[in-house]
Amino acid sequence: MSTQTYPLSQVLSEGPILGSSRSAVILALAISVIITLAIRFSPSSSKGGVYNLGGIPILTAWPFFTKRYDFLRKHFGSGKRYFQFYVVQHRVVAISGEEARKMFFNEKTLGLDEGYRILMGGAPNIDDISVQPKEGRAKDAELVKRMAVLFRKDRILEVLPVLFDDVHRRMNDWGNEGTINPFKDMYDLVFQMTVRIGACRELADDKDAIERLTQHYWNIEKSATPTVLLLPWLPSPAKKIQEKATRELFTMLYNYVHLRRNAPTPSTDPIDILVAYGDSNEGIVSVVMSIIFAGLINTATGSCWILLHLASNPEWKDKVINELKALVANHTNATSKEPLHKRLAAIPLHAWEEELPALELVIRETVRLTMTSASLRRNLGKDIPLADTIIKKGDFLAYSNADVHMNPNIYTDPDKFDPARYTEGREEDRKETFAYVAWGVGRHPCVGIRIAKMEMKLLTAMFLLGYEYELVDGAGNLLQKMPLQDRNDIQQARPLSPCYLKFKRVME
Ligand code: HEM
Repeated sequence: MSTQTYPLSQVLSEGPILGSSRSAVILALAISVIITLAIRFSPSSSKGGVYNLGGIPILTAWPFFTKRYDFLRKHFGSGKRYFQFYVVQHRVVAISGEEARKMFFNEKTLGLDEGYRILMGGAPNIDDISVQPKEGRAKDAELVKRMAVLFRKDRILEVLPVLFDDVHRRMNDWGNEGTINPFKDMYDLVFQMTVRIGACRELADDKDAIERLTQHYWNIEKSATPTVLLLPWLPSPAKKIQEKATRELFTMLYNYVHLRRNAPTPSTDPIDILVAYGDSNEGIVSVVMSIIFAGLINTATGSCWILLHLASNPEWKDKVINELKALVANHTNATSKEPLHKRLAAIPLHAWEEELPALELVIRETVRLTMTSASLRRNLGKDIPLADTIIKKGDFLAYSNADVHMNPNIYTDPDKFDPARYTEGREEDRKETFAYVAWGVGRHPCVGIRIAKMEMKLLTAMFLLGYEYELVDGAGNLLQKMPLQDRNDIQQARPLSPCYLKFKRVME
C-alpha cells in the first residue's frame, strides 16, 4: 500500500501523554481511593441465597483476574450455588446450575459486550482513545449484524481459495522439517486468515504490516492486567501500553479504510463492503477491530489444541486423516499434479461442511475442553430476580462454562478427550439445557462459527496431509504425555508446560 498516512490529528483527540505533575496528582488520588476501598471491608455472609465473599473488595476480586478458573472452581466447589464480590464499585454475581444458566443466556437485558469489556479487557475500546466523532459508529447489536454480513456463504466461497494460498505461502517459510511453536506459528497463520477475512487485500498481502498489527494486538491483550481492569483510571504502565497500542492499531486500520474509500474501483473486500453500507471510517475500523479480537483467539487456540489432541490420540488422528483423504479423492482429480493446497481449495464448501463427521466431532470436543473460562454479562435494564435476591441494573453476572463443560454429571470423565461422547446413543451434550456453550447459546450464538470451523478444518487438513509430526518439549525430546491446559490462561488457553510440534513435510 502507499506509505502516505492520513493526518491523524483530524481523527484522534489529544493522546494520553501525561505531564509529571498531572501524574503525581492522579497517583495521589489513586492511593486515597485505594485506601477508601480498603476501608470498605465487609465480613462474608449469606443473604438471599447469594453468598457474599466479603473481605477487602480489591483483594477479594484480585484472583478473579489472575486465576479466574481456580477462583470460580474454589467457591463453587465449596458448595455455593451463587456468590458475589465487588470489582471496585461494581457488584459481580457468579452463578451456576441449569436455571441460572437459562436466565443468563436468554435474558434480554443482559448485555454481552459491557460484561466482557469491563471484566475481561484484552480487546481495544475506541472510546479509550477518544476518537471523534461517535456518529456513524454502529452500536453493539448493529456491529454483530455487520459481521454476520461479512461471513455469509458467498463471502466464504470467495475468500476460501485465497486462504489456502495464504496458509500455503506461510507454511513454506517453515521449511521441510523443523520445530514450530503452535501457540506462536499457528497463531500467525490464523492472524493472516483473520486479516484476509475481515479487512482488505492491501493489508492481507503485506506481511510486515500484519506483523506490526500482530504486535499491537498482543500489546493490547497483555495489558489487560488486574490493575488496568480494577483501576482503569490509574495511569499504570500497562494502561499506557494499552492506550498506545489501541491508538496505533486504530491509526493503521484507519489508513487502510481511507485508502479503500478513495480507491478508483471498489473491491469485494470487507472494508469496501462496509464503505458501501455508508459506515464512517471510525465505524469501519471498529468492525474490523471487533473481527480481529472476536475471531482470532478462539480459532487459533482451537486449531492448536486439535493438533495436540490428535497427536496424543492416534485412533482419532487416523480417522480424520482417512476422512480427509477420501474428501480429496472424491472431489479432485486423482491424477492431478497440483500441489496439496490447490487441490484442497477446489473442494466445494458443502463437502467441507458435510463430509467430515469425525473432524466435526474432534472440533466439538476440542472446543469444549478449551472453553472453560467464564461467560460474562452486565444487566443493562430491568431488575432480574435470582434466588431471593435481585440482579440490579449495572450489576455483572459471571457464568463459569466449566459448570457444564467440566461437570462429571454431564460429561463422563470430563478432562478426557473423547469425541465419541456426542454420538448417537451417548449425546452427553444434551443431558441438560445449554449443556454445551462453547459456541454461545440463547441470545448470543457465535456469528463467526461457520468461518471459524472452516479455518480450523483448513489448517487441520493442510497440516495432517502435508506433514508428519510429533509433540516435543523445549529441548526437542519426545513428549510421553500431552501437557495439560492452563485453565487460568483465559485468553490463550496455552499448555502448562512448553509443547512444540516437530514436523517433516511429506506432501507439497
Ligand atoms: C473456535 C472459534 C470460536 C469460538 C469457540 C467462539 C465462541 C463464541 C462464544 C462462546 C460466543 C458467545 C459468548 C457468550 O455468550 O458470552 C461467541 C460470540 C461471538 N463470536 Fe465467536 N467464537 C469463535 C470464532 C469466532 C469468529 C471467527 C468470529 C468472527 C469474527 C466470532 C465472532 C463472534 C461474535 C461477534 C460474537 C458475539 C455475538 C453477540 O454478541 O451476539 N467468533 N463466540
